[in-house]
Amino acid sequence: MIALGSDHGGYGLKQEIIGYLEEKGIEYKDYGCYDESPCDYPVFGKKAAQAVVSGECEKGILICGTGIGISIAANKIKGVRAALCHDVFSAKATREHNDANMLALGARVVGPGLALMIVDTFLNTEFSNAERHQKRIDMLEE
Ligand SMILES: O=C(CO)[C@H](O)[C@H](O)COP(=O)(O)O
Repeated sequence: MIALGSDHGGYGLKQEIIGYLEEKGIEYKDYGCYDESPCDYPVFGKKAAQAVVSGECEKGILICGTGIGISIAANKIKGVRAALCHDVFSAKATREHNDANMLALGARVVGPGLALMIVDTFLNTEFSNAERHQKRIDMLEE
């Protein structure tokens, strides 16, 4: 189950991502927002982040205008490792090295084509399990 969260700036791209998830048969839960009315990204970043740390969802995707505010919000929740990625290399590396459990995207930064490639890479790349990376992740948790 993938947790989704966005503000109004990310709402449109979130609909594209929902289309991708449905096409791939990947289950998701949308924690809002639910239309393009102006709203506040900390609310939806927190809700989606809590769904990931509670175990209700295994990963999450966050979208606001830049991806920055909503990733900052999610990273306030202990256990969240939200990575803001606007290229495929970073999406792959953050799974392999950081075991990132949330991806953040800026809908005003990247178009839907690139965004969906980033989502696909993030969801299909496993953590490397390398000892050096695990040690550093443990340090983050402490
Ligand atoms: O990117 C964002 C936060 O990092 C927001 O989506 C952005 O700040 C919203 O701006 P506005 O209220 O002017 O639409």
